[in-house]
Amino acid sequence: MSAAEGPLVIGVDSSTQSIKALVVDAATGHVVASGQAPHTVSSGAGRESDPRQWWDALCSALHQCGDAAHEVAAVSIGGQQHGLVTLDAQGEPVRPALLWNDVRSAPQARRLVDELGGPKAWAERIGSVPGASFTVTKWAWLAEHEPEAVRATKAVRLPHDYLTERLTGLGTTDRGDASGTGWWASATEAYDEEVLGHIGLDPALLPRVVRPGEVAGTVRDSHELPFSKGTLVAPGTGDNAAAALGLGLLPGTAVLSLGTSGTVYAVSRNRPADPSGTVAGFADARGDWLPLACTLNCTLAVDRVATLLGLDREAVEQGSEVTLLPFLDGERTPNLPHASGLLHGLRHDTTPGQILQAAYDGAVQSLLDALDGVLDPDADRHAPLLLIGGGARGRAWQETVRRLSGRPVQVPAAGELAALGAAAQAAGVLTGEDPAAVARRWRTADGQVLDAVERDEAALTRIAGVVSDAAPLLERGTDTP
Ligand SMILES: Nc1ncnc2c1ncn2[C@@H]1O[C@H](COP(=O)(O)OP(=O)(O)O)[C@@H](O)[C@H]1O
Ligand SMILES: O=C(CO)[C@@H](O)[C@H](O)COP(=O)(O)O
Repeated sequence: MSAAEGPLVIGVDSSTQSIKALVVDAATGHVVASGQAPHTVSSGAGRESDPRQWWDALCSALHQCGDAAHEVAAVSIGGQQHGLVTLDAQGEPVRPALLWNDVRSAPQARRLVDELGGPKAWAERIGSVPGASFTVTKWAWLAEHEPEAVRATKAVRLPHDYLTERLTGLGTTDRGDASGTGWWASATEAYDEEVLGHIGLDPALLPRVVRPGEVAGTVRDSHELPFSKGTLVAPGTGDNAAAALGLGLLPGTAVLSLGTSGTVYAVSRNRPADPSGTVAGFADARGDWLPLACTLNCTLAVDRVATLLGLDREAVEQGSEVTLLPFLDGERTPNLPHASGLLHGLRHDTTPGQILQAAYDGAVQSLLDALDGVLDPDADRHAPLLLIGGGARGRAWQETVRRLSGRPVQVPAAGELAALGAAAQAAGVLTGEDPAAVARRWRTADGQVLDAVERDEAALTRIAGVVSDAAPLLERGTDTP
């Protein structure tokens, strides 16, 4: 038996590159055991993953947690948002999942926005103007390119739904993750029959939306898992909503997450509706809202630039006016799905380290440009930014955010905030507590605060100028005009 003060819970984050599982003492927030296992994403034109790999990675991560995993009383799964999981009548994937960073559905996104009333109507009704990341556009792409896969599909799920269902045997989701589909309307907090009818998706194929705090089900018999049959399963949610829970986030505080995606978000009591499409009007996992902007190119893109230059990721140098837009995968914020990376301002004396710094600057500028839009008008614009995700551990990321934001930056000592948020949600279904209050009790956001430095307005203006001047190139990508 463990020496924990309270019952043990497990929180899982099934993000783009890996699964992370934390066994947490629900009384104290102490992480008793942890496990992590990678899964793969396809390269080339699309971005796809086999959901069965997520399950295998989950089993592996849970087994790494050792004996503690056998003692847990509740479990919750957070996962990468938006991915389209199509299942056949036996619950097996019809094809690999289409992921959030797959931009092939950009034409379908444009068409759907036009056909259903334009950006303002989408923002007011659904909460977001769907870009290529949204599940609704992926279903439309599949219907056009692989109609046989659509015909074979008997259930449609998001990544966290898929894993939760394999635990419980029940098709469930939550409002946080449902709000990233494009077929769940934030105005009514329900599936939108008109959108579903328009794309030919039968609502009967969708999971039930479990209410915050409700139990999604219990663990059914599985010899692959360390849990006892009957262990409680919480609703789970999307990874950003999970991290918001994990930070015990209150309105007015902005989060910058540096992972495969870059995201900037805050909790709000007001339902967002941004007709520009920059800010997605997601629901959070509690009953509030999570206005959020997301970039496709963050840590992986900057690491790739470092590799191309033959440099360590920390080997940055200041002092040049070179600009690098790291849009290696196309981009979502700004909305340039066909863009590729762009380097401008190269001189004889530009050093590799300065080019690397320019890649960090380009990645961070896109996020900071959207920061104001995710905050309520009365939020304190000088309060510390919370920096999380794998990149938050890197000095170059921390310093870049500090210099380009001009704000203090707080780096929580706890890693894996999305998995911690899932653990807080699991604790919440056990005790009846608000999961964000659980996380605040666990003091998960505590960490070093880096003081504000003067904001580098010149760099921000220069980068925004290059994005604007290069618009025709960035819009058409590498195709010959
Ligand atoms: N010490 C570090 N310094 C900078 N970047 C790091 C560090 N450790 C991990 N990373 C970056 O974090 C990324 C993974 O972040 P993570 O938030 O786990 O991603 P995801 O949740 O999308 O799978 C990797 O791509 C890597 O570039
Ligand atoms: O698409 C979004 C948010 O809208 C991404 O943030 C995904 O949810 C993937 O997250 P990470 O794997 O980068 O954490």
